[in-house]
Amino acid sequence: MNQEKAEQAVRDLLEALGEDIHRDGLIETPKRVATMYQELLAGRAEDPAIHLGKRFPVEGSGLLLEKDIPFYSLCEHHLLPFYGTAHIAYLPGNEVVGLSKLARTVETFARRLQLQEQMGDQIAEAIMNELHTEGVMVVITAEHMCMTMRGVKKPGSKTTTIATRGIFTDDFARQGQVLSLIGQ
Ligand SMILES: Nc1nc2c(ncn2[C@@H]2O[C@H](COP(=O)(O)OP(=O)(O)OP(=O)(O)O)[C@@H](O)[C@H]2O)c(=O)[nH]1
Ligand SMILES: [Zn+2]
Repeated sequence: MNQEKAEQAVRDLLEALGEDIHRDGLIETPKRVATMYQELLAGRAEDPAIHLGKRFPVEGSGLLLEKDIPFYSLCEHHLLPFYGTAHIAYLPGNEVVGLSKLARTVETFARRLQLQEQMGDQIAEAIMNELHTEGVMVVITAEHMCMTMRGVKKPGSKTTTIATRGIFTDDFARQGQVLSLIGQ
């Protein structure tokens, strides 16, 4: 990210909105906002393989579900937050990954300008490719601030998306098993 350009863009936006950019409260705002976006969008520079590359051998592991992984992302249409929980289920082959790496993978894809569907799909794709698993299912439930604080203004409305790869694809019984575990 170009910090200087981002700061100037925030200054321009504030001016366009009719603000006095020289008043005390706003003097450091362009710098703060540019730094904030650097943090919120840090996932763009991350390769998920960094997290998923370190694996441990296992024999005969059954289904693994890591649920209720909280995340914050930014919707690419309005640059407003959407936030909620991601749940990742996968059926290992003969390797597993450290549990924290699943949450790190969520962070990698949440910290970008996103669509919820795309974020789930990217997480599923990364796990499928890196872990050589038999199948993966990513369920995300989130509240979109562009749906709640502006526009149609429906506070409390939630969006759930499901992304699948491998054995979960088109197997509604397996998907149902994961959904019921998430609900417990
Ligand atoms: N499918 C999907 N839509 C999203 C997501 N985040 C925001 N949106 C929607 O993106 C759409 C953008 O619609 P537009 O008509 O281009 O923009 P808008 O005039 O601001 O739309 P309103 O929100 O209806 O006021 C809206 O319907 C949002 O609810 C997402 O993650 N996935
Ligand atoms: Zn939006």
